[in-house]
Amino acid sequence: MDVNSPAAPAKPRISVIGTGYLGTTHAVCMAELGYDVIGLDVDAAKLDLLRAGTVPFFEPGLPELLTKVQGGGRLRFTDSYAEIAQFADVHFVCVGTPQRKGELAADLQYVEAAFSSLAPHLDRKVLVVGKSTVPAGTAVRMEQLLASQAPCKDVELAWNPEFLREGFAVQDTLHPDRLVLGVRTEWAEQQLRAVFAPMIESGTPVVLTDFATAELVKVAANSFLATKISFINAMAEVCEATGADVTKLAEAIGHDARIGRRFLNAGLGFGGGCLPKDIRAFIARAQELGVDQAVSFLHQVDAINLRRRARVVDLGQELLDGSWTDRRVAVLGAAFKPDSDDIRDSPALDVAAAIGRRGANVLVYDPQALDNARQLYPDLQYAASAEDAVRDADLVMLLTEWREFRDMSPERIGTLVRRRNIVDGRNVLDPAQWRAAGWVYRALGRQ
Ligand SMILES: NC(=O)C1=CN([C@@H]2O[C@H](COP(=O)(O)OP(=O)(O)OC[C@H]3O[C@@H](n4cnc5c(N)ncnc54)[C@H](O)[C@@H]3O)[C@@H](O)[C@H]2O)C=CC1
Ligand SMILES: O=C(O)[C@H]1O[C@H](OP(=O)(O)OP(=O)(O)OC[C@H]2O[C@@H](n3ccc(=O)[nH]c3=O)[C@H](O)[C@@H]2O)[C@H](O)[C@@H](O)[C@@H]1O
Repeated sequence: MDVNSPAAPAKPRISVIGTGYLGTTHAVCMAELGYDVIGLDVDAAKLDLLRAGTVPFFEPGLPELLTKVQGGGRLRFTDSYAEIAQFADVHFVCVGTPQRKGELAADLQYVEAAFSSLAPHLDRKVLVVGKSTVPAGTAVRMEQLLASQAPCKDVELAWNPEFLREGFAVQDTLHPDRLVLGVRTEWAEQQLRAVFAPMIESGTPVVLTDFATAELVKVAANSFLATKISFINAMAEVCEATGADVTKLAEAIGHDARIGRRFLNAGLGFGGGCLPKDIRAFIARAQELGVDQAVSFLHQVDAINLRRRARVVDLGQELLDGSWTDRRVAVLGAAFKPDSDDIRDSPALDVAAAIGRRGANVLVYDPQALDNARQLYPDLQYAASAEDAVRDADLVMLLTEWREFRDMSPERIGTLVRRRNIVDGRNVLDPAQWRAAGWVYRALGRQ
């Protein structure tokens, strides 16, 4: 260890840059662990909500925790980089890395802006920690940026990718499966070990590594998860051709501990702000690195995933005797998955928009995502409840598996619709029960 470096402070002060899904969760959980935290964002409306104690998105358990840590005075919010630079010993960068418009690659402008805004204010030795998901090679560039733009030449960088799932964000942050610490020096390692001490002491494994590996671990993990989903959806395509049942197939192969049952739910496939854009950014980065063949299978993973959306549209059309024109269709679900209001690359809304374009009267309902859906898809119609959505429908399409949809009574819903047609886009309903109640039931990967 560099003897001239300050030791890790017993209780480092923390800033979190970018208070979206990841940053807000991280800031609140760091405060819950007892740290003094400032969250910074460039979105004034978001900051106003957070200051008023409102989480700007749906995430179970997070509002209660925000109220608790704000009440305890451990978390505040600002738009001032000067303020966080003066305050914090450790800065976590959590800004977005969306897909670039019309390209596969990640848009790194927000990461670059965050580092460029912070660097000129860093006049003492601190640790900047990248948490955003980035293409391999970004950390080295950000390290150079800090070296050239920070007045203090001892500022250090670490990369610490995040693996939380929306809907389980608090649990995943406070009790992660592992911590990946991409560091250059022992000093940076000690700082991070100090911050994450509560997790490490309770047994969370630490994987200590370099920048490139830390960056790659994240995209590799998401690529593996996406591949697992597309694998089972590829099997669903084969099941459809053979009359086999993909839910039984998943159950059977999942009993093999080497395969495992998790992430083998066949259906409409993956969406969200991460898996789709991360596999595409990985393909783009691999091309730049000259190793595109190594990840060329990810093109198939993406293609299989998108084919499921087309297949759901075909299934619906078959139930409507070949025509969508003026048919009333209830779409249940708008979020990319249950327990989230996130509609980024939502398979459900993609399908709803596609059948709307084909002439159907689509009525969408979601327990949490309607406000977001209205903004992105203003041409769709929205219902205030599941019952309102299905009233007089010719077809019901269950596209996001919220608990309230899984628990629907086929008899009760049957009294509201015009025709008892249902497409179960997530394989969560009991076909026998729905058929017994007089429904024509269709699903992906099973008869
Ligand atoms: N959402 C998730 O569950 C997870 C996300 N990630 C990664 O974390 C990163 C952030 O993702 P989300 O939180 O979902 O995105 P988000 O879009 O919800 O949040 C990003 C935030 O950064 C803010 N921002 C943009 N430019 C800024 C700047 N120059 N300075 C300060 N703030 C700025 C935006 O206003 C926004 O509030 C991405 O790289 C994502 O891949 C990783 C694991 C989980
Ligand atoms: O990088 C990220 O942001 C995060 O991306 C995913 O988390 P998340 O997008 O919140 O959601 P998942 O639970 O992974 O689901 C992703 C999509 O896959 C779909 N899915 C999931 C599982 C499955 O068996 N089948 C399936 O179609 C879901 O419906 C959803 O659309 C990863 O699971 C997290 O570990 C990661 O941190």
